[in-house]
Amino acid sequence: MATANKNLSDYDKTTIPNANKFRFGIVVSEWNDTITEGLYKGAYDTLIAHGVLPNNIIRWDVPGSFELIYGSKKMQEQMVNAVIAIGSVIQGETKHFDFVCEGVAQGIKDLNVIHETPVIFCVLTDNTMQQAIERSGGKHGNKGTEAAVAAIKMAELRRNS
Ligand SMILES: Nc1c(NC[C@H](O)[C@H](O)[C@H](O)CO)[nH]c(=O)[nH]c1=O
Ligand SMILES: CC(=O)[C@@H](O)COP(=O)(O)O
Repeated sequence: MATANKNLSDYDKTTIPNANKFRFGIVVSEWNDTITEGLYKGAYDTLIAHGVLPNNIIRWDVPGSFELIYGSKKMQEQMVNAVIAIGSVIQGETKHFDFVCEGVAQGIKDLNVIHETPVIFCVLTDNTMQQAIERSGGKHGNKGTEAAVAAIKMAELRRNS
C-alpha cells in the first residue's frame, strides 16, 4: 500500500506497550536536515507520548545517510533497547541516489541480522524534496512517528523473546 493511502502517523495507540522501561538511541543524518529534524521530532514526541523518559533517549548526528550504518552499529553497543536510524535521501542528477539508498538499506538490514539490538529504518528515499516534506510531518504524516512505534514494538518483542 502506498504511503498516499496510509498516513504514516496513523496507528492504534491501544496496541503500544508502556515504554517507560525502555532506552532508545536515535542516529540522525545531517544531509537534508530540514527533513531529518522533522523526522526526529516525530520520533522523539512519539517516544515521549508512550512513556519514554527524556534521559532515556540518546541522540547522535552523522554526516549523511550512508554514515547511519556505522553510527547505528556504535549505538547498538550502548545500553539501548532499540535504535532508530533517521535519514533523507533525495534523487539528484546521477545514480548516486541508488547506491546510497541500497547501501543504507542493506547495511541496516545487516545490523539487525548480526547484532541483538533492533535498528529501525527511518530513511526517506524520495524523488523530490516535496515528497520528503509530505512524509516528515506533512500531508502523508511523519515517518519518524511510524519509526518510534516500530522501535517500541521491537523493544518489547526483544524483551519477551
Ligand atoms: N545525496 C545524499 C547523501 N549523500 C551523502 C552520503 O550519505 C554520504 O554521507 C557520503 O557519500 C559520504 O560517505 N546523503 C543523504 O543522507 N541524503 C542525500 O540526499
Ligand atoms: C542521493 C545523492 O547522493 C544525490 O542527491 C547527489 O546528487 P547528484 O546525483 O546530483 O550528485
